[in-house]
Order: sequence, then structure tokens, then C-alpha cells
Amino acid sequence: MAPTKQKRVAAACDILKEFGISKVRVKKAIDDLLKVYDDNWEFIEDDNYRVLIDALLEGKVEKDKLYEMMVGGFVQEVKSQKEAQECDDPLIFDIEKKRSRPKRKKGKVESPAKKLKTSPMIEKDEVGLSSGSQTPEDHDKHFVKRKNARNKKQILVHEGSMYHGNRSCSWPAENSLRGLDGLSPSEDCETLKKKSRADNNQKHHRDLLSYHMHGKKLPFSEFSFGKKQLSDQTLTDNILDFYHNDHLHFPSGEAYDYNQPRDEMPLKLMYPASHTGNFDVKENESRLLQIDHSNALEKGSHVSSSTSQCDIASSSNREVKVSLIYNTSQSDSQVPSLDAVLKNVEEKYKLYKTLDSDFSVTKLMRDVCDCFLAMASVDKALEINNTSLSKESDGTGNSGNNFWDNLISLNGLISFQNLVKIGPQIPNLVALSGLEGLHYISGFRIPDVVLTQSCRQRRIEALDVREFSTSNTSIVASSEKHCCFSAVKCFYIDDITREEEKEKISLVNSFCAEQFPTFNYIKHNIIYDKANVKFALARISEVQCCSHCSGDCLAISLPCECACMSGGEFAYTQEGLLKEKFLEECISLVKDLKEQNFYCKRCPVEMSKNKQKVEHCKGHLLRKFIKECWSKCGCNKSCGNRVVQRGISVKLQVFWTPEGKGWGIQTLEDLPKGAFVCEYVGEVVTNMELYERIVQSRDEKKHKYSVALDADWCSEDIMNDEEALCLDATLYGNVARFINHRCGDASLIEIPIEVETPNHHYYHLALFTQRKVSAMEELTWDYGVDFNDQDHHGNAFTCLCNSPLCRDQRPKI
Ligand SMILES: C[S@@+](CC[C@H](N)C(=O)[O-])C[C@H]1O[C@@H](n2cnc3c(N)ncnc32)[C@H](O)[C@@H]1O
Repeated sequence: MAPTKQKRVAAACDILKEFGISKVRVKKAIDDLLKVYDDNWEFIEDDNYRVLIDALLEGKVEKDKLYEMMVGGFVQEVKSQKEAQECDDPLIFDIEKKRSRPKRKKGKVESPAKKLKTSPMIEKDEVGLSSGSQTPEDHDKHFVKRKNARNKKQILVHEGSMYHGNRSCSWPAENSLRGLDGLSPSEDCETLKKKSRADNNQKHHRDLLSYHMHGKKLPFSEFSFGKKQLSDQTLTDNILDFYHNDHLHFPSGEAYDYNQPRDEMPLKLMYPASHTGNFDVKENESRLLQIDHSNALEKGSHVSSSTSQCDIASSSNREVKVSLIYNTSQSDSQVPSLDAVLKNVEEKYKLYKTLDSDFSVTKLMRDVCDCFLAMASVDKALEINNTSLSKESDGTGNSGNNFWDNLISLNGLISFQNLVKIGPQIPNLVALSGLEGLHYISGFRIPDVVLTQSCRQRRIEALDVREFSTSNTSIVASSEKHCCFSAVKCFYIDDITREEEKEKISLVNSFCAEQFPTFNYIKHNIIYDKANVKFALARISEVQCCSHCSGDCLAISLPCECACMSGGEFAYTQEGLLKEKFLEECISLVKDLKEQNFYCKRCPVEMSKNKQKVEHCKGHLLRKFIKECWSKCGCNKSCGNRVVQRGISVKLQVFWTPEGKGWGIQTLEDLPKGAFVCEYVGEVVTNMELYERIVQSRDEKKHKYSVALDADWCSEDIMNDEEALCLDATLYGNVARFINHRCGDASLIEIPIEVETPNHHYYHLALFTQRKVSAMEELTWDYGVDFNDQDHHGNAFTCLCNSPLCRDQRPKI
């Protein structure tokens, strides 16, 4: 028998009590939901009361809507809405932190902060604050644009000119009625209900709820502040001007197209370089927004102040003046650091990824003030009293970036005024990539950076700048127009591994229009069914592993059984680097290709091409193997003889090479000699299979991502096809597929690693540094190509490695 309503309500109240939500609120929300879902409890209880928690958070959203109404002159209406007061619950911050959310799909623009803080699209349209004089036709256009934008966006991408930024028409919030896939703006509550029931989709439930809560249409109203004040639209235009700057053109001459949906740079809030100089908004203009928080604050028991007020004004150069009066009369009063407040708000806008079409400066600044007040009630980090205030201020009012310079404390009232400048947030690593990197950086208040001709030098300097500037959050772009001369289109992906790897691997292209390469990122090799690779632990004999060991094999000087298979010594140091001696031996083996090559009697590569008339072997490199400890060994997972199997731990970035080699990879940190960089991961296939794939694809260029696992082919006279294997990273691979070739003095060397089985047919191909490598340097590897041999597999490209040891003496095309 199903539990009674009373029991179900009690269970929900018990759980939400943990988050500090009162029974009354939970019961009310449940009643609302039961009405919406026709008494269907499953929807409410599903996913740990997800819908219910969302409903309670929607209350917060409702509050924001009411604030909008206050600003628009609907104060009376606000006061009459009990809900607005109830929802002003600072503990909602805690809920966001505590409740677990299912993993979201990459690229989806949904943020807890957004749900928490902003009104959904429908609400904005109804209140009419955001879009100024938007017509219904405009809405429809936006609808289509947003849809396009969303369809286009598959993974998290920032695209556009660094200086322009690009204001997109983003797909609205998930809980917006208009945000539903396949739902036209005219679809009603009944349609939503049907959808919601039919697919049991949480998003549809939330949309339905949103409709329920915000469903009644309010008239469109012009947003004005009365008297002769700057309109919100003007302020918004100031910001948008920055993003849309129509004076600028892309280097190609292509004019910036406002109507194209584009992805957006998140916002950066910062202190203007000089905050005293040019803020010339007149007194009456500066009283742009006045929010009296007193009512709301009294209701929130955790907010210690009883009075607060903020005024916001904006100048034409995107500086926004915030002034806030805050009552600290109560003893437990805490004032948060403004850095923390701005960061918090930035994070919120970062999560959006795109600026909503309802974006306005007022909204942004209100977020700043809301965030300040919310944090003031919970932030215990900074104890403000008269003494600490006077210490912080040097009395001159000139100390630059300290928000609290203008803070006055009088009779328990703290009042401060300052400027916050709004610009786009540029991910650090984008700002550092490519030749233009320094331009981005030099554009804003780093006066002592000297532009040099050498690309590498520039990059190193850029890196220094990064170190310098990260102390004050992240690098920001200049809003000054004079630095826009070098505007370049930049394509950026935050993490191509889609969280497969421990470390994110970003991708950047600031040179050309080439975008994301099509392949599927995999962290481990995938074995094709015909490839003879078997890892059954039962098949591994005691002598093929160190089953008698315990703890860390490296802690004992005597080599374990695994080390014995790597030439009688551990190949790794305690720090996880390759031992100098081992590395030097590996290097010397590949140094003189001709001397060290071995030739198969019947080469599997040639056999795969033509079984009847097998061509002579083109030669293979001799290599030293490493056997790492593994599951059947007695040692711990943290044993020092397990390096490659732990995966990538260095910071890498895929970038578009300016020399014409296509994509390449660079390290974002200095690397010592002998450091493991990455494994070459792909599909483990037979040579026959690879050959068939090449023939079938009819585009040999597509199959430039294969490597033969040929290190042991010398030991066999004739091998069966299924034993001679190779890695094909064309469709499935990891970051190593982007490593370019360099003749003679490459930074990486490949070393065969045996993990699961020591039979030498199948092994992992790991890439280690063979010398120190500086941050931002391209990582290369000598493929061992013989460019003079026309028939050598893999010599299809003209070598552009630029090395003094380049073996490709053919004229460069
Ligand atoms: C394993 S892929 C490396 C990643 C590749 N650059 C890309 O864009 O995906 C190998 C291919 O990169 C290009 N390449 C690698 N090293 C090169 C070099 N030194 N000069 C010119 N092209 C190179 C060649 O097209 C080669 O077939």
C-alpha cells in the first residue's frame, strides 16, 4: 500500500529540514506541485526530491522577479506578495551547495546560480524590463536564433573575437517555457503537462512548474527610472557596444554580423585602473537604482543588518558606480571582501556561458548587491570594525584597487562607493596562446610588457604576465578601443577530453577558421576484435609479475620481477621520472636510424598491402621496454613502478600551429627531462584492418594517425596478422594524436610500456620528455620517417619541422 500523504509530506520535510527549510514552506511547495502534477507523487519524490527542491528555489527566482517589479515601480504589488518575503532565505545558498545534482551534459547552459538568481526568460518578457522595446516579431527571431545557437553548440566553446567578444542570443534558461525543445512559444500549459508526463523528463517538469509559477502574463512595460536619468537600455547598450563593437572588422575584412548567433565570453568585473578619474555621471543621473533591502532583510533571520541601500550608476565607458549603505549595528556583522563578491557574481555569469538577451547592467549590479548582502550574512572571513577599516585605508584615497578605499563607517552604518568596470572574461590560456597572446595581455594595465619579435619570447613573457596577473583573479581584456588593432578570431574549447582525463586539455586556434577536429576522445586503447590481445589475469604466470611484493616496489633497492623484465633495473625514479641512464639508452637507440633499424623477413605492414607479392621491409626501430607493475602484482596501486597507467598529469593544450602542420600540442608548464607526458591511445587493430580502412576511406590523409606496435617484430620470423598490431587514432584516440613530427631534436621520445602482459606483441606506447621542455613549447616526436624513401609508410607529408636536423631535403611545396 502506498504511504499516506501525511507520511510522504513528513518524509520530505525531514529531508529538507537538513537544508534549513521550514515545514511550512515545504508543505506549501508540495501542495503547489500536487496541483500541477495531478496528485502524482512520483514526480515530486523522484531524484531525491529534485523537483521539490527546484520548486523551493523557484521561490527565490520569484523573488528576483519581484525585485524587478519594484524597480519598475510595482512596489505596492511586491508588498502584497507574501511569497517574495518568504523566499528571501539566505540558506538557499546552502541548499545549492549541499544538494547533489546529476552530471550535466557538456555544453548545456544551465547553472545552479542562474536558477537561483535570475528570472527565467518568460518572466523577463512578461515584466518587460530587459528587452526594452522588443516586439513579438523580435521574440520570434530570437527564438529561432537561440535554437540555431544551441544546435550549433555541442561542447563548451568560446568563439569570437577576443576584443569584440560576441553577444549571442542565447538559448534561454532551462526552466523557461520558451527553452523547451520543440515547443513553440505559443504552446500552453496543457501541452507542457502532456510532455512532462509522456517523457518523464525532469526539464519538462521544471518548465511546467515554471509556467505554473510565472504563468500569468504581465504587460510589456518600458523600463524607465523617471526624471532625466540614464535608461537601463542605455546602460545595456554601453555594455553591448563593447561586445558588438561595430567599428571593428575581422582581419579578413569580414564585417561583424550582429544577427549571427554566437557564443559569449563570460563577464569580468574589475576595478578600473584609475577609479577616481573619469566618472562624470551627474548627481541626479547617479541615483539610477535604489533598492531598499530593509523589508527583505528583516525577514531573513541570518542577515544581521536591518538597513541597506544601494545606488548604481554607469558612465559611458562601462564603469559602474556602486554605492551601498549597510547597517553594521549588530555585533556579529560581517562585511565580505569585494573581491569575493565580484568573483561570485563573475562565476555566475561564467556559468551562463552566454549572456541572456535579458542582460542589463542594472540586473548585473543588482546581482552584485544581492550577492554582497547575502555574503555579508554568511561570510565570517573578514571582521570589519573601525580599527581594521582605518588600517586598510591609507587616507589618500589613491590606493588604486581597493574597493574599501571609499568605505566610510559612521555610527554603525557602513557606506561605500566605488567603480566596477565590466568587460569580457578571457580564459587565461586563450590569452596566452598564439602570437597574439601578448596583445591581449598588453592591452590592459600591464604597462611594462615589451613586445618582442620572437614568438617564443613573447609566449614566455606572456606566461610571466599570467603569473603576475593571476594574483588578481584572471586576465581580463582591455576595453580600450586603441588596443583592438590586433583583433583575431579565436576558437577555444575548454576540455577536449570531456573530463576523461584528470587534467583538462584545452584547444585553441587563434590563427584560422579551422575548428574542432572530428574524433572521439578515449583515455584507454580499444581493442578491435580480430587483434590478438588477451589480458586474462589467470594467463599471467607468477614470473610475469611481482606477486610477492608489497607496498611500493621502488622503496626496496632490489628490483622486483617486473623491473627485471625492464632490463634488471627500475626505469623510474622516486619522483616518477625516467632514470637518466635508462633514458639515455633509449635515446641512443633511436639516434642513428640507419644503424639501429631492424628489418623483418616478411614485414606485417607489407604483407597487409599485398599478400601475394610481399615487398621488402622498410625497417623498424629497436626499442627498450618498460614493464610496469599491475593488478596481479603484490604492490600497492601507488607503487612507483606504475607511471603510465596513472594517465596524464601534465597540463597540455592543443593549438593550431602557425607553420602549417595543422594541430599540435604544447605544454602549459615547464617539464623536466624524463617526464611522462601521455600515452598514444587509439584502436588496437591488425595491420590488415588498418590497410582496409585506408583503402575504404579513399583519403589517405585521413589516416595519418596510425602507429605500428612493431618494437618486437624483430624477434619473430613470420608473424600472424592478428599478432602484428598497430594503433589507429583516426576516429578514436587521445591527445597524442595531435603530436607533430620533428626530425632529430624532438622533445619527446616514445617508449614501449608493458602493463597487463609482458608478451611484447601488445604494449602501450608512452611519450616521455627527452630533455627539459619550457612552458608553451610545442611537444614533438620523431616519427622515424625516412623522407628519402618514397615508399616509406607515413612520409606523405612535406616536413615543416624547421629543425636544423631536418631529414626532408625535398623542396617544400
Ligand atoms: C599524428 S598527426 C599530427 C596532428 C596533425 N597535425 C593534426 O592536425 O591533426 C600527423 C600528421 O600531422 C602532420 N604533420 C606532423 N608533423 C609534421 C611536420 N613536421 N611537418 C608537416 N606536417 C606535419 C602531417 O600531416 C602528418 O601526417
